[in-house]
Amino acid sequence: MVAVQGGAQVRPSISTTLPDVEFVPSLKRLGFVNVSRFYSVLRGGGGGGSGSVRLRSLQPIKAMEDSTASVVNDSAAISCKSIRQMSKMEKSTNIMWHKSSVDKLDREQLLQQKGCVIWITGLSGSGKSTLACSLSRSLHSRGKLAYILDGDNCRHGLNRNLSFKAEDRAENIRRIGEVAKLFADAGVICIASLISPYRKDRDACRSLLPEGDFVEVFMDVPLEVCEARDPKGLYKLARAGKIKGFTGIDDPYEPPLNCEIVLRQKGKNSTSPTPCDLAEIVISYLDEKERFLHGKELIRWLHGLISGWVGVKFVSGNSSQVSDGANEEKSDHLSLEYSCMYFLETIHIPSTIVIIIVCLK
Ligand SMILES: Nc1ncnc2c1ncn2[C@@H]1O[C@H](COP(=O)(O)OS(=O)(=O)O)[C@@H](OP(=O)(O)O)[C@H]1O
Ligand SMILES: Nc1ncnc2c1ncn2[C@@H]1O[C@H](COP(=O)(O)OP(=O)(O)O)[C@@H](O)[C@H]1O
Repeated sequence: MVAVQGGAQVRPSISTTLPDVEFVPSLKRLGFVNVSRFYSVLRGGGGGGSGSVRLRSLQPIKAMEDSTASVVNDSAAISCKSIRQMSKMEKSTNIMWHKSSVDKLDREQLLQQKGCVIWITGLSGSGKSTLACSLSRSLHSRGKLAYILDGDNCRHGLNRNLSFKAEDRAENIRRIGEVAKLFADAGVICIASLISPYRKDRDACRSLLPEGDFVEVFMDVPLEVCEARDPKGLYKLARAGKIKGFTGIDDPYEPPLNCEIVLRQKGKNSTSPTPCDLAEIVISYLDEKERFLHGKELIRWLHGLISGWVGVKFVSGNSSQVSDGANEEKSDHLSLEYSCMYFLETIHIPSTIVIIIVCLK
């Protein structure tokens, strides 16, 4: 019930004093991970990319700077990131990054997926929105949470005050990039589909995310094909001079030089893959990436858990499937055979750990 005080309505509120929050070390938190799923991914559930997909080398995920920022009880302590951020702010001053005790990894574990941004770029009519929808549908049917940020749609709200001048396009892209970053941080697979004609604007969005979390997909469809499709009649208007600064007609489009995936269609008469086929290519890339990431997390989890509990030291071994190469610490490489993982899939985790320890001894 809403109380009335001095004629004004006062919303009911709850006031409480919180006990000190205990921060659980991340390795312990990983105990909640669905290990059987990890194993199924390790076994090679992901299909390799094929056809016109160009895979960038799979990079290890670098923790976001804010996620590595030390968690301290003293609220006056400012991390390096905060200081750098404060100095970079253009108009806001005296602001600090506030870190939550529930972080990206927690949310990803809850959702059983990796938050990332799939950035679809290309001319108007190249099939960006169609691919975004198809991808979203395929991910949804696999139990993955995805959300589309479509250029056209965002211009109905968030970006309604922006035109198609270069600086407004840049601002449009910057805002969508920032929102996409938030979605990725929420653990969601964010599909951004917008023309984003300028390389530097796309690269700026990429730089907002940790390496590997930004997947750029180029709809490499010739202008003549897009123009022939012209579902909204905009090319016709642009050719007639009724729309000025239309991308591909009298405004530039800079194709990506080194993006993760190129979906190419040759010409008007060539048969184009269906949107479903295209979505599968993107998903195969994500599967591949996920396998890598989860494998690495599993190794870390096992290593931390076992060496922490019983002080067992592992010898460096052959774990190329999960190693990230040169920068990986030797101690992260376990000589456990993957067959051990069968136990993880079928037996309760603590019993599995005991079995592994007995085998090693
Ligand atoms: N001048 C001009 N140039 C290009 N496109 C135009 C223009 N005017 C309106 N439209 C319609 O706006 C859609 C593109 O919006 P975006 O936000 O994706 O553009 S951008 O990234 O800021 O360049 C685009 O949608 P898509 O066809 O889905 O790409 C067009 O329908
Ligand atoms: N893979 C495809 N093959 C053939 N036609 C397609 C394909 N993808 C999209 N289209 C068609 O092309 C047109 C433009 O697609 P759309 O997704 O709206 O492009 P964009 O968002 O890049 O402007 C639509 O009529 C759509 O049905």
